Amino acid sequence: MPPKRKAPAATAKDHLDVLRKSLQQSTPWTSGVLDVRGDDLSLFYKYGEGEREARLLNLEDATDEHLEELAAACQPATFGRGQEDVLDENYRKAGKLDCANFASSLDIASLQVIDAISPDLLDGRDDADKKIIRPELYKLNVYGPGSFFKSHKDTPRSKDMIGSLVIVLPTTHEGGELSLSHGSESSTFDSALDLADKKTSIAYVAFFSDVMHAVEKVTSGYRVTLTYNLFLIDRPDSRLVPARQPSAAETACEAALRGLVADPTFLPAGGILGFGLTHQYPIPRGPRDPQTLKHVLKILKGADARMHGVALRVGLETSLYLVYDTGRWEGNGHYVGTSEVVNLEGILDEGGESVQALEEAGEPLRTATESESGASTKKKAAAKGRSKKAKRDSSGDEEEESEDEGDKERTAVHWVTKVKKMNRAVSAYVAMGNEADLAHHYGDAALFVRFPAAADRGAL
Ligand SMILES: O=C(O)CCC(=O)C(=O)O
Ligand SMILES: [Fe+2]
Repeated sequence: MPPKRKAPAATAKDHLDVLRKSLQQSTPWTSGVLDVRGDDLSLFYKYGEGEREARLLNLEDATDEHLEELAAACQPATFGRGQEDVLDENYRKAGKLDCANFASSLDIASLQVIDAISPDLLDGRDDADKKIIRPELYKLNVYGPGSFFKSHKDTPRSKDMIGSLVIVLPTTHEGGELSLSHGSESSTFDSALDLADKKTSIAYVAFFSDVMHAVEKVTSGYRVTLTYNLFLIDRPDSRLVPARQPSAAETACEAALRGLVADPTFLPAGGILGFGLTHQYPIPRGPRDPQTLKHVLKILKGADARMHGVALRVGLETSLYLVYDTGRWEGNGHYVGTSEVVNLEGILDEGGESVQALEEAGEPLRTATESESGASTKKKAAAKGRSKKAKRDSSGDEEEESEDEGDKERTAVHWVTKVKKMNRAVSAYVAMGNEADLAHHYGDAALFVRFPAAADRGAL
């Protein structure tokens, strides 16, 4: 028998690669087709001038003439631009009915659409068995020939809104595909194709609020949709729910994080594993915004939720921080983490006072050196069991990279994924002693997972 070779132990770099990869395996949308009964496809809608007038339409066998009547009963659909609702048919050409003006016999609860979409939208959340998605009917939309809706994100209607659900009813149409994109991922939901020749089915698609989407031009027929806002709420706790099965990506993520915790060369003196968020959230935009960062931790989505949940399970402290780059030029590796937007109003920045105020308001941070990030295995033995204090006391020649004296006081951050600018808060200060010259520091929200010193990780 050949001698048994021991498999080489995974390095910190291997663990970090797995971690990064597991974060990419997340779907910000989910779709499908469900069979319904003919009886589920009745639509009553307000029609004509009279207060009490309505019409009935069965969508199972609606003719173009019937659908044209429905389209005529609609108002032109507006959309949110900044703080305003605007009507601009170059951007959105469609008809809408508000909830007060129609009733559909489709019972979304008994259709179990929410059961179908929940595993994907709750994937990764540690508290998935304590939460449910509540759909709230929002509008009925009619896209007749030539209708479309250009690329946009749906405006969150409250702080607990996580996404949107669109149900496409089975009226014959061509075109009107929904194009979806998020980060580097994109997809097309072609309901006309999904519903071709299906008279008693509906097609559905659900996506997180920060997914960009557009309805392509309808080239023939009528595309009729019901849209719902999706809220994340606490599950009433009177029910027994079977334990959640973690996904393969989540299992891999947890194993990688445990591997890093067990590796004494990784952040030997302790520090932070930093994750740029992959989704957009309602973060406070400035010091006066009543939104809080704390609330965002409760509504994390997809890969962000997974990372947070896994870190909690491993026993690591997590927080959502704003990261301010305090360098005189971008990216010198010095920044500050704060748990709220720093108020710099009234600060005259003649001698770097704004940076000083930031440094005082939060936790001074620096990018972890390569040796702390497990790039070198030379120091393995030396690092073993070394506490933060011991490291500070140790002679300089033990370090591979030269560090500024001040760097020792800054918490080391190893970035797993880069911070993006999509969750950005602004702190304004006076740059030139003149109110007209307001300058800004930007804080970008990131998820922090805190590592104790290697010597103190035994209990995890
Ligand atoms: O009809 C669709 O597929 C999506 C419509 C939409 O994006 C919206 O109503 O905000
Ligand atoms: Fe939309």
